[in-house]
Amino acid sequence: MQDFLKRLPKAELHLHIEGSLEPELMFALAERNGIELPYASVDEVRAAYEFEDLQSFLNLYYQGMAVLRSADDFFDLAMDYFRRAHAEGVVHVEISFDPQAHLARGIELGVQMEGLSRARRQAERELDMSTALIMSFLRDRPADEAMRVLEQAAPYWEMLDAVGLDSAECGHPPSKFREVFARAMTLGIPRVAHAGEEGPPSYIREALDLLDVCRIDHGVRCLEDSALVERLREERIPLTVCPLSNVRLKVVEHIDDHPLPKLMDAGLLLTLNSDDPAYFGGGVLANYLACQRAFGWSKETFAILARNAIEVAFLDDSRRQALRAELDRVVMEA
Ligand SMILES: Nc1ncnc2[nH]cnc12
Ligand SMILES: [Zn+2]
Repeated sequence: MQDFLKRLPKAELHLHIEGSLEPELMFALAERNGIELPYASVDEVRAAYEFEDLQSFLNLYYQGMAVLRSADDFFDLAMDYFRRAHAEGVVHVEISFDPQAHLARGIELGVQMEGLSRARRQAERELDMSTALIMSFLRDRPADEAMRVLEQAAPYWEMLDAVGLDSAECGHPPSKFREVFARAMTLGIPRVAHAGEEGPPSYIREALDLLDVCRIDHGVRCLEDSALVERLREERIPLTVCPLSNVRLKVVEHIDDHPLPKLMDAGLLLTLNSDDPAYFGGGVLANYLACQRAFGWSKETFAILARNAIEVAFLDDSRRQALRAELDRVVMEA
């Protein structure tokens, strides 16, 4: 089974590239940039990753990314992740990034984009991976700041596969970003949003109704609202679920209590993702394996999940067709 899950061509749709920063690279970049870290060793960094909730994680996440300064740093961050993902059978990655978190530290958007774009081109060329880029807005910062960043990104609009919404959810409903997302819609940029991770099901409804998103990131709390579940099923709205993240951020107590089997029984369109692999105990394959151990799912079930991701990814037709064929081949051989 482990070998099958590794060979399965996996698409990852919910990945914060800043959350892929492994402690080893954090130390290397700190040294390169003459930055003092509040940790003596890589082990000490890992030992600090004990989270109580989303906010306690975000505090370390924003602190960690302070080592990213130059385009080369962003390149190394993304390329490091693409290599790891490739080694575990990931064929397509959609990376989110948080431009405001870097702009606030004086790192220009052009620097961020140069490094990330260069890594994407290299991964496409050398690893035969496809990639997409999602520019996320920080929901715990003012909406007019997000609007300014969207305008500032004009030279890069063509390179954005979507805009997203992340960071501290509770108290920051999607409605706050209605105008920003309306502007993205006018520009023809697709939209996704985190909703129903820590926040209530009403945030999922708002994301659909007010932001017109095509996917919901997390969405696990939809189960508290049966009419919403019915709507998500009927409208085939994809949820990008991140089981290990939910355990580490105490959205659920234990992987065995994760609502994934219930979401599956409800007939929802689900995908499995890693969210912030360096902080939550592993990449996409680790998430697939954790589900296998917890729920004992069959190869057929994992093939459905992997197929869902290919079907709802930001992919051009020929690449999607190639990935479908590759998935069919692996399933046939199993
Ligand atoms: N799981 C998560 N939820 C919200 N914002 C995030 N930013 C990085 N990871 C996140
Ligand atoms: Zn996320």
